Amino acid sequence: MTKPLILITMGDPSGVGPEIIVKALEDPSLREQSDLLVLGDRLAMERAVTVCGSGLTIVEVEEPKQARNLEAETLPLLALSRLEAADMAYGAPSERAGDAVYRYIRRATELCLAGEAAAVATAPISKEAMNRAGHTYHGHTELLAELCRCDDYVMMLAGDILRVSLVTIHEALADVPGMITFEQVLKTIRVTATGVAPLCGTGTPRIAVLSLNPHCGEGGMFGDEEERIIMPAIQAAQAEGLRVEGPFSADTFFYFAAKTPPPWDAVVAMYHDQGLIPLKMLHFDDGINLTLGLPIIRTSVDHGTAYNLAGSGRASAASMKAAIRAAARLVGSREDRPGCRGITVDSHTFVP
Ligand SMILES: NC(=O)c1ccc[n+]([C@@H]2O[C@H](COP(=O)([O-])OP(=O)(O)OC[C@H]3O[C@@H](n4cnc5c(N)ncnc54)[C@H](O)[C@@H]3O)[C@@H](O)[C@H]2O)c1
Ligand SMILES: N[C@H](C(=O)O)C(O)COP(=O)(O)O
Repeated sequence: MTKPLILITMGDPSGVGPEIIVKALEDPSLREQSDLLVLGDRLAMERAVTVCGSGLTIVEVEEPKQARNLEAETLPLLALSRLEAADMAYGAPSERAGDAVYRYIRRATELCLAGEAAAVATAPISKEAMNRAGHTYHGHTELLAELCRCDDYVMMLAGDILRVSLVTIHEALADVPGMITFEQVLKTIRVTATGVAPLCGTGTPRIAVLSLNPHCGEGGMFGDEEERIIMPAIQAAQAEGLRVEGPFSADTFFYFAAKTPPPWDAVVAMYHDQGLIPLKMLHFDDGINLTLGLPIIRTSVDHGTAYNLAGSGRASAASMKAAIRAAARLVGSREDRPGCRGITVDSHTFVP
């Protein structure tokens, strides 16, 4: 049986991306599941091989099919940039690198859309560097959505116990309240329900929705978004047959959500830190990032460029491995329907 080809975008060369990729590719169990191909830069990957004291040999390919069935001791690379040392000093994001990372992501998306690869797992980028290079996206998520011409996408971070999706993603906190609309909350619930369904076995997924304000607004004393927007969106989702509850006060919610077995299959949080602080506290090692709603399979690490560790060889590759494993699993059970929305998997867990 042909193994799926999983693309891995190298991410920011000034961060830990290249190192965690090298460490992940050294794990033979990943290579048993999938063929892997790194989209990135030769000098950056050579440096990472040295930093990690790795025995992997970089094998440059011209096209994805050449990455098939290579020896486990190789690191297959589609080189899409020719960066110089000055472009990738550790901890110092550069415009040239910001432009290069954009090109890795773009080519990976094109290859997945064309059916030349089965999925993409992305290593961390500096959003600032990509934007300084003129690619004005808040992150991978928005770039991927644009390349896939997808409006209904949702960021979800997932571990064994918690899965959290976000109504607003990378936004200034001051802008968040204005972005909490009925349509946006309902869309996030819908895409979460579709995307998470195959992750949680049989039945309709149980989804919890958080409040925006302390104590759900305390009857309007601390805000009325719960009554005006969030509750009506929950009711609309319930009328569509979705199993949705809330809004729950966020302060106490995660204590109960993290019980075993978890009472909910997914949690819809109103903003980035509301959902990702508890998620990363519990799942920094095994967590992954998923983009739900895309026509391609995209997974990612749950951490950033970790500039303080770049070049040390000490960064953990656990999340990178989990992201690659999850991508392979998603491919294995994906429904074969053109332009499919959402993702399907055959297991409820993403253990690295
Ligand atoms: N998927 C992505 O591309 C992605 C995700 C998150 C953050 N970022 C970007 O990364 C940059 C830095 O963000 P940040 O400082 O908020 O978060 P960060 O995750 O880079 O670092 C936070 C802390 O976690 C540690 N850490 C991160 N990854 C680790 C690993 N693999 N092993 C051990 N420790 C690790 C760091 O050393 C640091 O102490 C920002 O530009 C941000 O936008 C990118
Ligand atoms: N919010 C994510 C995290 O904290 O892990 C993240 O920054 C990734 O964003 P993109 O996947 O859109 O780059």
